[in-house]
Amino acid sequence: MRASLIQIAVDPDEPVNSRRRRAASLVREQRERHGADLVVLPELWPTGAFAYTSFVDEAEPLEGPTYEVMAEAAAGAGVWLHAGSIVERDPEGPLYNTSLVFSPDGELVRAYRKIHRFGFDTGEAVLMGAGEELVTVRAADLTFGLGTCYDLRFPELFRGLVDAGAQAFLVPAGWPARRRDHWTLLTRARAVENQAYVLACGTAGTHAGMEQAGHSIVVDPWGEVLAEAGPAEEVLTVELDPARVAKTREQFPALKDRRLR
Ligand SMILES: NC(=O)CC(=O)C(=O)O
Repeated sequence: MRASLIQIAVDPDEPVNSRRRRAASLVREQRERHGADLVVLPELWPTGAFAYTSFVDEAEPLEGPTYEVMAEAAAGAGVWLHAGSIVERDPEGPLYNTSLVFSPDGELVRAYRKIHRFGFDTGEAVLMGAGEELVTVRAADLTFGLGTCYDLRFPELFRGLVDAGAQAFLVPAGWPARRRDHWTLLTRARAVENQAYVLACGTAGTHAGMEQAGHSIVVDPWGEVLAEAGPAEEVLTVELDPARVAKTREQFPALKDRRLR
């Protein structure tokens, strides 16, 4: 399976609709030029993960404008698409930071509401509700577990996803440049301890005064970095192989030695 991570720049001068169209065209390009089977976008790329003041105005229903553009992009390109996350307005509840995964025929197969909200007593933590459901998705020949950004700091979530069958994790993020060392450590740690691929796709640019780390990264089940972006807008393309997960788990069977469940 070939996967492309689109580290799109979130520039406050670019209107949200223009970024949506640009993202859709980048999705199609990954299929046409690089033969991608799976394309991944980052966290809250329509608004920017730290643009808290715009969350209420830019919130959209699950099947809102980002959903429509991304469903069409997935179907048009014929790819699995993790369309990053949106500020979801639940008509009967609060806002959520919700990731959308589409099949190659443009159907929404799973949505994941970020479980761990970032911001302590500001931002997401007060503006949004917390997701409660662990989500996995079978796409082509791999089972992916979903997490979002700050979730990376909570290893029990990823272990729960492994228990649910995950061989790889898809982690859209809006990670700030000032904590880039944590990003690299955490993505590699989640890969090593779970003997699973980690595909972590961040944003580039600066919004709400927060410089983004970029540095999207793909780590293999042994903890080796297969690809890493720089700080600017960039696309990474990597090959994923379920046999690599199986081989790592067989040859170094640490997951079998667990004693606390
Ligand atoms: N923005 C996030 O969700 C997480 C983050 O910034 C962190 O350091 O953790």
